[in-house]
Amino acid sequence: MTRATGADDAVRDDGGKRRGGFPMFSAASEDGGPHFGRFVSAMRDLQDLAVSAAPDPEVFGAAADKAEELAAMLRPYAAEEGRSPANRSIGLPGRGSLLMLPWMLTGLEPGRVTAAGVFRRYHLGGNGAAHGGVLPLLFDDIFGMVTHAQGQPVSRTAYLTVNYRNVTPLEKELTVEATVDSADGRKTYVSGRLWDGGTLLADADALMVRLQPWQP
Ligand SMILES: CCCCC/C=C\C/C=C\C/C=C\C/C=C\CCCC(=O)SCCNC(=O)CCNC(=O)[C@H](O)C(C)(C)COP(=O)(O)OP(=O)(O)OC[C@H]1O[C@@H](n2cnc3c(N)ncnc32)[C@H](O)[C@@H]1OP(=O)(O)O
Repeated sequence: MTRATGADDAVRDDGGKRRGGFPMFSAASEDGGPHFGRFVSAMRDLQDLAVSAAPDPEVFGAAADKAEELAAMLRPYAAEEGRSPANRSIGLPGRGSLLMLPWMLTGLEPGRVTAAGVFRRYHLGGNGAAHGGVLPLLFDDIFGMVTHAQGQPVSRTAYLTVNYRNVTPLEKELTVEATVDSADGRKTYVSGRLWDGGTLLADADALMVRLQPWQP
């Protein structure tokens, strides 16, 4: 495995606020406080129910009232990127972001990152299997992490290819690994594999390109 070099030449001195084209985001302290994890967990339950509930029609009216009330409660606190604990709470599944899959890192070292978790009802594609679109989301995120762990923290995905080998079940603990296969200047070639026990569900490969200091 070739190690990437030269990451520091992408670092822009901007009062420590930016690195390459990216702002410098820090992890959320205490994963957003004592209630944030429970809040995100409840919201994930709601996501599952929003795509699966089939109540009498008036129940949706009552649910909409409560959803609008909750949105009105939080709207005054909407903050710019990098301020919310969502996506920055490394102790929570999916770093506390509803966009991310509710998975947890199980290993992080230069050249290799592993994670485990389940796809839920929210991620249903058809006939009990996960939607094909959520697998690239999983791979893209873990590819970002393995590239970061390799010392290329300001890289973006140039391409990502997924091979679907077997249907991906819901509500079953699965594992994923990402590795750095090679590196060439700004380019980091990565690959990943999604497993159900010993069954390979999908594999993927991608090119991550380190941003120039002026690139967003
Ligand atoms: C964890 C929370 C705690 C707190 C947070 C703290 C820290 C964060 C920690 C971890 C973060 C982890 C993950 C999160 C971060 C990111 C992960 C997500 C990544 C994404 O999800 S990001 C969104 C999707 N992504 C885009 O939005 C990219 C749009 N795009 C572009 O921005 C440009 O397109 C770019 C920059 C990619 C390249 O543009 P460019 O102009 O700089 O590059 P250029 O053309 O010079 O190419 C340079 C060399 O790459 C080759 N090359 C380029 N593209 C190629 C292709 N498609 N196929 C084959 N080769 C290709 C060329 O052939 C050349 O090769 P050569 O040098 O050999 O000639």
